[in-house]
Amino acid sequence: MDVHFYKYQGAGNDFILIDHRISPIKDIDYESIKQLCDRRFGIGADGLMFLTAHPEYDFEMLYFNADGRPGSMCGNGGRCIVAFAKHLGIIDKETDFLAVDGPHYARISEKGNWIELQMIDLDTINRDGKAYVLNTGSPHYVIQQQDLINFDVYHNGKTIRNNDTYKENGINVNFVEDQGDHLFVRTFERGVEDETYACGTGVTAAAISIAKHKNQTGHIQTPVKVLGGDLKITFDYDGKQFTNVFLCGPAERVFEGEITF
Ligand SMILES: N[C@H](CCC[C@H](N)C(=O)O)C(=O)O
Repeated sequence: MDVHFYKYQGAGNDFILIDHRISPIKDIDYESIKQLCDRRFGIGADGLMFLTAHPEYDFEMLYFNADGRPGSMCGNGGRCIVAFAKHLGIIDKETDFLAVDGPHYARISEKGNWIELQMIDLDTINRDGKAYVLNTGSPHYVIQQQDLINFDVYHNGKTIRNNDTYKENGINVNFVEDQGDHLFVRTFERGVEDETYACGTGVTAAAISIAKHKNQTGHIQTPVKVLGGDLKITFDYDGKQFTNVFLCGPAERVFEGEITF
């Protein structure tokens, strides 16, 4: 049996997308997802998503990490599935869709490849030593790191993700360097268990943590550089709650093909 798939990437965070509404296969087991996401034995991706129909929303996003397990919210995946929904003709310039952390609004730029995705509001930020720990749809640990380009993100990220505090549930570990007019962020992702080229919920967590660190309030716009490109985070902070949080960046269709089961 053949299942049609699409490959998308958003700032180098890459995903396999399947239109569940027409897929002859309705469930893919964890092992098969892991194999499809494998960069040597499969298509290669940081995660796999199903776009499925929903009675109250334009569509629903079902997200799996590269290890085959259902993930929490994926911000770049969310932007990619919005581009996918547009490609399929389900939506035009705006959408309200459902993901694992609740409803999301998103808008698509005129040129079509720049997606602005609204993320959940946030009011709780915890500390773990010098790090900030917060949930932007996925759990994130954010710590500042100088000379980040030369830093060993894989080994340091892996150590934090697997320490006694986070071992059981896991956490995504973000290292951030304030470079003046923008942040530079590198992320070790749970569920991929490796550094990825970008993590949307992670850069959102980084921008929020730095604003908190600097006691900034009002409407805040933060350009962010990641290994796979440029993203932008915008939000409002009144000193208590982070609202109108938007993750903005590119999302592109790379190729499509058939998976034979
Ligand atoms: N790449 C994602 C995060 C995926 C979430 C996953 N790593 C987890 O914690 O389940 C993003 O752009 O936000």
